[in-house]
Amino acid sequence: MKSLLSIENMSVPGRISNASLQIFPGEFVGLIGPNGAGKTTLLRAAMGMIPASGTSSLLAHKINVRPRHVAYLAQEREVVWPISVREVVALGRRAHPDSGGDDQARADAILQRMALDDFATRQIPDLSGGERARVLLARALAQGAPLLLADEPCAALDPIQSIRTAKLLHAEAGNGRAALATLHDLPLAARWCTRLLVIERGVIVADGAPDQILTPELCRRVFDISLTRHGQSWLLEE
Ligand SMILES: Nc1ncnc2c1ncn2[C@@H]1O[C@H](COP(=O)(O)OP(=O)(O)OP(=O)(O)O)[C@@H](O)[C@H]1O
Repeated sequence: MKSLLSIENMSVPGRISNASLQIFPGEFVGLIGPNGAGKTTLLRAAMGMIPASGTSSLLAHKINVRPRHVAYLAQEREVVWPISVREVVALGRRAHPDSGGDDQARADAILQRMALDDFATRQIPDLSGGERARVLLARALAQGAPLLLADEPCAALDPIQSIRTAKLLHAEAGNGRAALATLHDLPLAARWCTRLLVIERGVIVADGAPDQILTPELCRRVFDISLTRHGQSWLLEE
């Protein structure tokens, strides 16, 4: 199967070292690691947003067509333009300038799927932080790209919205797309991600199914926590 993202030996001095990974259709990959480990740096370097050595397959796509191949949700959620939620989500459709005019309908479908239709006519600066985060994820999904790189898509979301977001990305993977998302909620990541990448001090130290890599030793060493599995759920303790 052809990968949607292939990163080889990517380094950003002092921030990430020799990172290599591949993401395939059907995967919802959680990128986990402590604060400052290099998660955002890795996503931004993969997108070509910061200088890095090594290679990212995304950079093979010319910049004007890259949004058809990858959508990016930035960690910063500030939007200052006084435009409506409906218009913001439709901006994602700019990735397809020749799509034939059903862009607003597609954007509205995403709003409905994410239960954001009640917000459609609100001005984006007037939303709460969590509401705005969900709208910006809707904008990224409206691009219809096969791959989503999402920097903390569940940050600022309440518990039920976090679960719904994780399930949404899991369902997108089930539809043959893929997502690579940084996540701090380890029980959520363990429950919904098909695979986890653990980054510690700029180095990818584990890559595999949650069950296999979230050993007591790794959780204690990397995160200084205890994470134990109970059926489908995971319990996080000090
Ligand atoms: N613009 C920058 N210039 C120099 N160093 C930076 C810059 N941005 C981040 N760093 C450093 O690079 C390292 C990795 O930061 P990064 O933001 O990638 O971490 P992260 O894993 O995403 O953290 P968090 O969980 O806190 O969001 C940190 O030591 C950070 O201080």
